[in-house]
Amino acid sequence: MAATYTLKILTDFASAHTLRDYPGECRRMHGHNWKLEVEVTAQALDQQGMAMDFKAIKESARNLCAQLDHRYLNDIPPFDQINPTAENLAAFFYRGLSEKLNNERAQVSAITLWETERACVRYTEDQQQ
Ligand SMILES: Nc1nc2c(c(=O)[nH]1)N=C([C@H](O)[C@H](O)COP(=O)(O)OP(=O)(O)OP(=O)(O)O)CN2
Ligand SMILES: [Zn+2]
Repeated sequence: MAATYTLKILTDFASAHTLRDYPGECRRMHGHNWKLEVEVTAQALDQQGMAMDFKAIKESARNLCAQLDHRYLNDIPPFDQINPTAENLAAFFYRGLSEKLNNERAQVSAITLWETERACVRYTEDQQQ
């Protein structure tokens, strides 16, 4: 029977944004305390019995969050070109963390980004075999 280990860490950052072309009050500048969940999936463990060290996942996630923390997102590439929606931010984290963390055993498998306490997006991509 094949085993799957899905690890999840949680971190956060605070930043402001405006939604361009949005037909409502979110087109005005406002801020969020974003919560970021990073999931990493593996089918096997290393010699220590880990799919990936939680510390490594947290460090990479915190480093990427630091680029956005206490900033105006619309000033920061690629959000100077594309809207800083929860969807676009989740894809940004997925790609950035995949580059840093993926290895033969374990890969970033989902990003969940909470924009408010009541609304989040969960982003995944088809895994390449
Ligand atoms: N699909 C998306 N919808 C919305 C996004 C988004 O990124 N993706 N973003 C916003 C705004 O940024 C807004 O700040 C969030 O609004 P909302 O979820 O409505 O938050 P509120 O707390 O103000 O809403 P309540 O109705 O009080 O829950 C909008 N939509
Ligand atoms: Zn917002």
